[in-house]
Amino acid sequence: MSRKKENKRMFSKRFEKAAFKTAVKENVKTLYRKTIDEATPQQLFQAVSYAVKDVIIDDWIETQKRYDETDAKTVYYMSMEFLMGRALGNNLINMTAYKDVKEALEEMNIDLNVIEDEEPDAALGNGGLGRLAACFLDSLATLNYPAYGCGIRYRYGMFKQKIENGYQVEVPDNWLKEGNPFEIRREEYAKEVRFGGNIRFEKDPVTGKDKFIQENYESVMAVPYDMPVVGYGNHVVNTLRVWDAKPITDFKLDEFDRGNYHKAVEQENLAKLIVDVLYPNDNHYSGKELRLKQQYFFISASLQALIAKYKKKHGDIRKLYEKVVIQMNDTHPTVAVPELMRLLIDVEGLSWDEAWEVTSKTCAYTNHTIMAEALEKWPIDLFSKLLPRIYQIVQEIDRRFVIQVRETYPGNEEKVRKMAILMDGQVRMANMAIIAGFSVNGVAKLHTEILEKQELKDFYQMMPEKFNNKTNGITQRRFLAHGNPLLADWITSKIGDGWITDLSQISKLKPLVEDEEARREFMEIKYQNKVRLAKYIKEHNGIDVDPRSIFDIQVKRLHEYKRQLLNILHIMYLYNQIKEHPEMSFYPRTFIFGAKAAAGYLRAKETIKLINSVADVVNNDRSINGKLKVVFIEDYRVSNAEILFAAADVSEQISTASKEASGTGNMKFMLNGAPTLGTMDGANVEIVQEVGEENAFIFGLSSQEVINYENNGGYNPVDIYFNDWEIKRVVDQLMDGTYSNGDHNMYINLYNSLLNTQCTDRADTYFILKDFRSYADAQKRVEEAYRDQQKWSKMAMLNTACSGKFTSDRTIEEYVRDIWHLEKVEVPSGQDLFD
Ligand SMILES: Cc1ncc(COP(=O)(O)O)c(C=O)c1O
Repeated sequence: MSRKKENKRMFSKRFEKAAFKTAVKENVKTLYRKTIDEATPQQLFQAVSYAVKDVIIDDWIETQKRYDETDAKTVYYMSMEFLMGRALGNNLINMTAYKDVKEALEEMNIDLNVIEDEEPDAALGNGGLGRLAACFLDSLATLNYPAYGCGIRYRYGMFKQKIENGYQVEVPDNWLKEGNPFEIRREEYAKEVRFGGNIRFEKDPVTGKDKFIQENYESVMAVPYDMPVVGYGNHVVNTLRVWDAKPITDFKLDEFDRGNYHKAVEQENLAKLIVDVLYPNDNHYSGKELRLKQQYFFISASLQALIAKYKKKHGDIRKLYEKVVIQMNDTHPTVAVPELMRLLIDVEGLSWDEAWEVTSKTCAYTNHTIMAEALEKWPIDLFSKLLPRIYQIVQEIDRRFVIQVRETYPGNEEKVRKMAILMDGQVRMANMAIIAGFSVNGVAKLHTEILEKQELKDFYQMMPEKFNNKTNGITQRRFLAHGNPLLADWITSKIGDGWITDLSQISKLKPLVEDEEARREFMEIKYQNKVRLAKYIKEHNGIDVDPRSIFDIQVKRLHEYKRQLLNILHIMYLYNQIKEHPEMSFYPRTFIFGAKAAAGYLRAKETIKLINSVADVVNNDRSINGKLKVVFIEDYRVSNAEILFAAADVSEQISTASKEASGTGNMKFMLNGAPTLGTMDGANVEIVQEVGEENAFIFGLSSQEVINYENNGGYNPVDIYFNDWEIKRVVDQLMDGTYSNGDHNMYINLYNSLLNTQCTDRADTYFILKDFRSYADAQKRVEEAYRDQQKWSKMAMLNTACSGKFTSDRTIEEYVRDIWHLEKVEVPSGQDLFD
């Protein structure tokens, strides 16, 4: 870097406190006609955010200018979900201005934490998949890579969860109610997206080329909103582009006839509906037409926009892949494949082969699950009616691929049956993504292995060069620097702040594990974080929890495969033991849950009710002297997740082995010094590899054992039920009224899922009873380890010290090296902070 540039960069770190305070005051005045003292906390949040955005804008402009000048290749990360959480605090961290702003606000009698709490989470996602997309954007910007996130600006994000009488109640998340200070509407980039109708075919009389004309369609305008994605300390600002819909307004309604009027109303309704709400299913395909509309809507708009941008600079669309790479986050955006083909053939005039060359060199696919119920398979009827031209293209992709399969495996129709896109009246989106994409990746070593050896075996055999692994990661900027400031400062005091952009440096903490004073400090910070969480629990749940007890936390979406039921059944078992043997030594435990259930997912909702009912009974039983507490955190989301990870002693990662593709919550707990209590599933395997099995609590069937059982018709839980009276007692307590005020039916679906007295599917498909004893043993080991505080503090610290691999910076560098092939772009400072 030149000396001049370096000076500029250093100078830009100077925070102009006076200028910032003036900006906030001015904003309060112009936005609300108020003084600082009169403004509400929400108004102060807005005023502060606009002041921050002012600075971001200059870097944003400068970044985009640099990208343009350097003509750098860009990744477009296509995702139905971006679980961003709050922006203000994270932006300040990444601008390296958090402490300065906090101090400046304090001088104005404003508490930054209070202001931050005024910001609603941008909850445009369900869970791990959406949060991964958000972490990736943070890493891409921090690592100086040109990138766009492309998604949908849902008017209602993930529903807010209220707990009423122990049951989950879903409340709409009107997150845009007060306005989003960080977004910018880009009307000038609006694109039309068409649905339905029919396709008329004609030959162009001049060129003689085939033309496909869509008629009688409905259409909407897609209007983008851009949100800044601030890199850490490097002045890079990338863009998250989310699409809103508005009706097409060029009807002449003053001279309207009935037909037009109806069409106008229909298009208005379509526009309203299409971006109205995020489907709240995690790892589960819902098959709804509106969902497919959402997918095509944001994909078509994003592709039109990226092609327009590319053409403005380059002209020759045949070389698109040299400057653009499209990463499809799961199958949700895979309609990008035929849509890109359509745009290249029908609009750009390329031949099929030319279009295929471009498409198959531009698109890459990430697989997120092997669970059958999560794989998208659209009924052909629905698909072809909604997207008639796209369906024609899918048919042609399929026809050509099937020929290839038959050539490769003559006479083997089983291969065609397994790999074709169109089969049994369905469009299989994963197959299309694999066939068209140049890269197929799993999200943890074990997951990729299972894909290659089992689920996608046929594809792997035919095209092994496409397959690769990219173990997920998380951003330490949000989940340590912002979420756990005490630990972040302590780490910086010990090893410097290099870890913020190079997490491998966190291994420098390893020698300190032998330093008793360092361990004491580490545990004191954990204690302070537990006090912070205890305060949150008191405020939100009205429950007193003792920060000296073991904080054992399971927070994630509620799903049978994640086995919250195993956790709560084990708590019921512990409670029975404590009641029966009051003299038994038992280290006080606080079990903390947080989980949203998809609105229609009955067993998941029953599990929430069960957790809350057990909490009621246990927390109010004075005879156990507070040895056991159970807490259900309402409305688990990114903002309270940050508080939970920081305060955890034990990280519950107890999915049925083979079911959790990676997990990312597991990494956040590890980073914050919580050993994993888990199965050898997903990225847990790699966590254990990094930290050593002796610093985790591993239990349960292996993925191979689970798969073997599954291939042989499952196992019989009834044997366990009748041979282990303690397990039987716990299962019976689901039905005997202990946790339901005498209602014998409240948990009948859970009971049946375990023993299959009524269900049509197999019993205990998630091996809860099978793994129960092994889990209980592991929990005993946790307790013993915790009693030895010296030993525990070493384990906890080692988890933090060994978490370097799990930064999303590492993941992104691997995507860049193996799939995207991007170049870093340096950006000079656009403006001195608040100067
Ligand atoms: C709010 C939120 N939801 C869901 C997840 C995913 O959690 P898990 O990987 O445990 O399923 C995370 C963490 O990654 C998160 O922060």
